[in-house]
Amino acid sequence: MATDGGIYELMRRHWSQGRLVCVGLDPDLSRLPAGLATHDAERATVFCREIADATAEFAAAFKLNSAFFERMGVPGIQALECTIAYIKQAHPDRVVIVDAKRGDIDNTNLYYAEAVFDTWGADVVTVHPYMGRESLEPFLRRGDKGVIVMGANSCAGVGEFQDLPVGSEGVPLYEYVCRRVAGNWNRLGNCAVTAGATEPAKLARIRHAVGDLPILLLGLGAQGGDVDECLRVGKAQDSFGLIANSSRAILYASSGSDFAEAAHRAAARFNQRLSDG
Ligand SMILES: O=c1ccn([C@@H]2O[C@H](COP(=O)(O)O)[C@@H](O)[C@H]2O)c(=O)[nH]1
Repeated sequence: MATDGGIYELMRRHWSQGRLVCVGLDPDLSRLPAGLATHDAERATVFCREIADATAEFAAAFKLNSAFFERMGVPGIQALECTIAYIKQAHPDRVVIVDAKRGDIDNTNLYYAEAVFDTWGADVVTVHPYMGRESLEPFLRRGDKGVIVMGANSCAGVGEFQDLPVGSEGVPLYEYVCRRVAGNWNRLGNCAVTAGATEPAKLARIRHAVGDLPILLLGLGAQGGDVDECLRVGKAQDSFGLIANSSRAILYASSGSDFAEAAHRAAARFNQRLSDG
C-alpha cells in the first residue's frame, strides 16, 4: 500500500484517531480453539481472519510472524498470503507488518524483499542490521514500504551482543544501531527500529537516539513489559510513535469458541491502557 507520506504517515493517522494497537497474528496450532477447520493451515487462516475482524477497531497494524506460517510448509505460506490478502480487502488501511527478521547479502535480500513486499503483499518487514546498510539496500530503497530494523529486543540473554559498548563514545550496540538507522539509513523516511518493553531504560535511550522515528515495541503483553513506564519514556513528540505489539495476550484471551469476542475485549483494554498512559 503506497501512501502519500509513506507507510508511517498512515500509522500516524491511525494513532491520531485512537487506534494504538499492533495486533500480533502468531497462530500457534497447539493453542487454536477446536472446530475452526480440518486442516492446520486452514485453521490458522480462519483464526487469523476472525481475530483481525474482532480487533481491527483498535488496530493501527497487524504483525504476522512468518515462523508460525512457514512451519506448515507450502500450505502455511498460502495461509500467510491469504491472511494478508484478507486484511487488505477487509481492513484496507491497516498496516501489515511481516515479522520475518530478514538480513543476507544484497542479491539475496533482493528476493527476500520481493517475496515479502510483492509476493506476500506486506507493507513493512523486520530486518537484522548485522550485515550493514549496504546489504539491506533492496529493502531500504523501497520508499513505498517500511523497514523495521532490530535495535533492542525483549528476550532473555539479548544483551550478549546488543549491550556491548561500541564506537568512539562506547555506547551500547543497540543504541549505536538505532542512531545509524535514524541518521543514515532513513533517507526515504521508511525506517523504524525495535525496542523491548521488558527494559524501558533501553527504550528511553532509543527514543533519545532516534527522535520521532516509529519504534516497534515488543514484549508488552504476555512477556509482562511495563506499559506505563514504556509510554512515559517511549512516546514520540510528533505522534504516539509506538507500534505497540501484543500477540498472545490478545490471540489467546480465551481458548474457547468465544475467542474472537475475548480478543476484542483484550484489544479494547490494551488500547485504552495505551491511550490513558
Ligand atoms: O524482541 C522481540 C522481537 C520480536 N518479538 C516477537 O513478538 C511476538 C511475541 O509477542 P507476545 O505479545 O509476547 O506474544 C513474536 O512474534 C515474537 O517473535 C518479541 O517478542 N521480541
